[in-house]
Amino acid sequence: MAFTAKILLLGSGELGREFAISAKRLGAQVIACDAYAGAPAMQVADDFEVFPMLDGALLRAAVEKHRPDYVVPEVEAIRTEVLAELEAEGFAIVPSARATMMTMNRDGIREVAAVELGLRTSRYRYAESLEEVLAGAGHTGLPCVIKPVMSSSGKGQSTVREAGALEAAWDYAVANMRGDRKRVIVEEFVDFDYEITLLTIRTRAGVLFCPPIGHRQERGDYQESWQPAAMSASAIADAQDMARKVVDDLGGYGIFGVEFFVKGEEVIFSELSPRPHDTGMVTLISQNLSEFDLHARAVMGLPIPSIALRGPSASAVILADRASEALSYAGLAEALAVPGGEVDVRIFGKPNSRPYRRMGVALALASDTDTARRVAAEAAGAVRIGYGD
Ligand SMILES: Nc1ncnc2c1ncn2[C@@H]1O[C@H](COP(=O)(O)OP(=O)(O)OP(=O)(O)O)[C@@H](O)[C@H]1O
Ligand SMILES: NCC(=O)N[C@@H]1O[C@H](COP(=O)([O-])[O-])[C@@H](O)[C@H]1O
Ligand SMILES: [Mg+2]
Repeated sequence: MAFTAKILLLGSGELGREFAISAKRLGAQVIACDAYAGAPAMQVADDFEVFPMLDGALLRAAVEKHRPDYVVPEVEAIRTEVLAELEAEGFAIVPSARATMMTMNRDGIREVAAVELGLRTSRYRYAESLEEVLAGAGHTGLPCVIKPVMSSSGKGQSTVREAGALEAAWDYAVANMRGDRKRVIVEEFVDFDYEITLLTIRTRAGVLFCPPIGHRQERGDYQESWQPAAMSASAIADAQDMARKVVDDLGGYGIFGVEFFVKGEEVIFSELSPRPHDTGMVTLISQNLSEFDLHARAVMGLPIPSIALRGPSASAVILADRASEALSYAGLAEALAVPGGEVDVRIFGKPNSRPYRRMGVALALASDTDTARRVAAEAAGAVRIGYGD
């Protein structure tokens, strides 16, 4: 078989699966890697490898075995020092080894944004012990948000409103962190009006932006997103300016999900992913090219002549509520028949569930974002997960 490019995908969840589909449509060969078999992207890839991506030796072995044209990380938790070595040896790491190293841990990207680039962020301190957490909260004030420096989708995150709860928040963060660094960030709680993801694409022909995506989070994890987010032209310009600075600093080609809090006209940088963003799944219905298509084109050096919004759109997550290895789904027909807009659904096909695990997403395009949100939420609610009991 002949392919246009060989891609080694590090992380094979729902975002990786859509990326694999986009890359395969452009003729790429995709080898999907993750720590468990049957991961969503593995179901559509040409080949797969199962190993923990924090294991540097196994990571190197997979790259040397397949010798890909592009190594495309899909999760934060990867032995990024090995990616840096591989880049030095001539492998193309997407978007760059520096981007993956700086964003694997929250302290890395926070230092780049707040210290090196001088972007506006929340007040923050790092802590490696309960004493340092208490001191950090003294610096930020209460309420504050405590997060492991290595985690995603809100894992180990809590908002602390009174000093008595700081110890429990520290214990919770340490118990739910990824990796081996017992370190948290203590952040000032930002009482924002709304928050957005600005999908920013760094290409060989310059930096491109998608219309801002609004989203709502619970437990630090995304519940629904919509596009376009209502935002003033000057606030969009501020966010674009900050996003451009960060992606130019991190370097390489690909899509970045740059997260901001907005209060009035003030735009505050939060964090970013140097890869497709979960809230960006709305682009599967909202744009001519989804965030996965855009990433595939930017990675493979293909042109992006225009990014067009098809219409106001929304996504709503389908979450499991308990653990099971005997999953089934019902209600797809009802979901796809929800009136009021164009509806679509993605079921990720994860082999097992746990409480709050994201198992699918409903997508809607409608006359306005409020209607799209309502339709997407109704469609997500119509999908019923069976747990085999
Ligand atoms: N300092 C803060 N003030 C107010 N809310 C916050 C703060 N930090 C985080 N949050 C809330 O928690 C959500 C998740 O935080 P953050 O994006 O830092 O975590 P994450 O685990 O990296 O999530 P993901 O991987 O899904 O992007 C934010 O989108 C926001 O809603
Ligand atoms: N916020 C980051 C994010 O949404 N990442 C997405 O979730 C998957 C892990 O899901 P799992 O925990 O259900 O295996 C990742 O592989 C990625 O697709
Ligand atoms: Mg986030």
